Amino acid sequence: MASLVVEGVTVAFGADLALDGVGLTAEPGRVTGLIGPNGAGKSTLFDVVSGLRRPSSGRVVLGGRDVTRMGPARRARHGLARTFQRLEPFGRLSVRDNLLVAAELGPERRRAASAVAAILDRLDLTEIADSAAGTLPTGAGRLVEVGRALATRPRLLLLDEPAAGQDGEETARFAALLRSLADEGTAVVLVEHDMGLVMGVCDEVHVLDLGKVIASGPPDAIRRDEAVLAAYLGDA
Ligand SMILES: Nc1ncnc2c1ncn2[C@@H]1O[C@H](COP(=O)(O)OP(=O)(O)OP(=O)(O)O)[C@@H](O)[C@H]1O
Repeated sequence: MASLVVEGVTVAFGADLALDGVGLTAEPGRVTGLIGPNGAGKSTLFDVVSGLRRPSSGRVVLGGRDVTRMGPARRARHGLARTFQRLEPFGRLSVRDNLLVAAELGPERRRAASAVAAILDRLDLTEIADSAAGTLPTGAGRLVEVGRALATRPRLLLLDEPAAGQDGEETARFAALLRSLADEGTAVVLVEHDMGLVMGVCDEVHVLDLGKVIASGPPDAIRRDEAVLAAYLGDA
């Protein structure tokens, strides 16, 4: 069963449609890319899926359950976690405590400390676990956000530009992490402008332009898709 089904989702800001009848799916065990030029509607779609914004029409189905009318906290309890484009750590808390806050709300709460230690290790954050999260460079800060999302043990993980501010080596390690999360059965949805990362790691890619899905398919097909090329060249 798909982890996420989005059907006919429309969001209007005044007279402008940020999303116009968007439909897509994300499957467990796969990394699904969501790309598109600036302003295409990617973050707005994440807001709709995570329950921060109500669509004017359409449905969001998580793991077979229609959650369109459900608030963000309940969706999180149904296995959804996300990160944000703008870093929003608990800045004065340590890296470890940022993850503990999340773990203590989720299914790992009885073994939160050891679950967090394992995630810190997996993300190479153990050395800076006692640093205040607000003092970190962007690349490490993004990993803390990912770690906080993982601490809730999500079945569906939405990542909004997680590689922005990461150097080449960090991005390569991040790609391996996404692959291993998918291999464990997580449905990963990746919004990202780093096309090398998207094309290298995604099993399937959906392309948004001006609020509409203009193409869906494996990276090879997306790379050659004329509507996609036109959307990106038009953006240049
Ligand atoms: N709160 C808001 N009020 C009015 N318009 C908004 C609001 N949020 C987004 N928009 C508009 O909706 C459209 C989609 O924006 P969104 O941020 O979802 O795009 P995006 O694909 O995530 O862009 P980027 O790659 O630049 O982050 C844009 O035209 C944007 O200006």
